Amino acid sequence: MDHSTRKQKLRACLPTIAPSMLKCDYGNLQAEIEQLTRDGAQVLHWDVMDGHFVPNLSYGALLLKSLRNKTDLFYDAHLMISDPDRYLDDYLDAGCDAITFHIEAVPEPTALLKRIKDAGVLAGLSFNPQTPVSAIEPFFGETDLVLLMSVEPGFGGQSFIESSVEKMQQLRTAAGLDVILSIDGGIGPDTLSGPARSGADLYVAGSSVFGEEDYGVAIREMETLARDQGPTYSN
Ligand SMILES: O=C(CO)[C@@H](O)[C@H](O)COP(=O)(O)O
Ligand SMILES: [Fe+2]
Repeated sequence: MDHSTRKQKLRACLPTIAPSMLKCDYGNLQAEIEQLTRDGAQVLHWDVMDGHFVPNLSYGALLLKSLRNKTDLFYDAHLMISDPDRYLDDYLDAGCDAITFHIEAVPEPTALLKRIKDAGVLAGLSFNPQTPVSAIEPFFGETDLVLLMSVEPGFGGQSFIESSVEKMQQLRTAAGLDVILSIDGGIGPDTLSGPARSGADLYVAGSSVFGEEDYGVAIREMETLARDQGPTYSN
């Protein structure tokens, strides 16, 4: 799939909930993906942690690759690693549709964003709660997606940082409508409306999906809130 087809595929889903696979049952990964598919998920968010950029370890490209031929869902990789440039080829080879890395890990991201896009994959830039919008503003023209962290990266199940609502508003104003805006951390039915009204497109949700008995009910409830309160889409 080329870059523009991938972008259309993601845009056609918006607004949507991307279940964070950090919070799924690792002993039943394939079954979890099949369940999410039946429950209407369209995007899988893969949190890759190296125990260095963040104080936690999760999984890597081999695991993503081994599940790639089990699903057609959009693969959204969130690399919380210190040296994404070194490992990029592994994530391209794993079949990711979007690859997001952190500005705190790569302060000069232009070349890496280009490598990702040249491979036909959507390029994303993420930033931590303490990093201002102004730090990523120079790169809006080079990214397909910006991911705003609404918790400190490293763990699921943390509380949503309320100032992220105002930050999302600043981000939308600065980025315009061309960049897809994602929000990640502490998102659930009680916290989603603020970022929706501020202009978020894509909502990463771990605990609020996998902590529920029925993933489909959780996803639909949040997607309804996102549609009712968020930006209007022509798709
Ligand atoms: O990137 C991260 C954490 O670093 C996230 O994707 C979380 O895994 C989301 O989990 P919840 O906050 O929704 O439980
Ligand atoms: Fe994430």
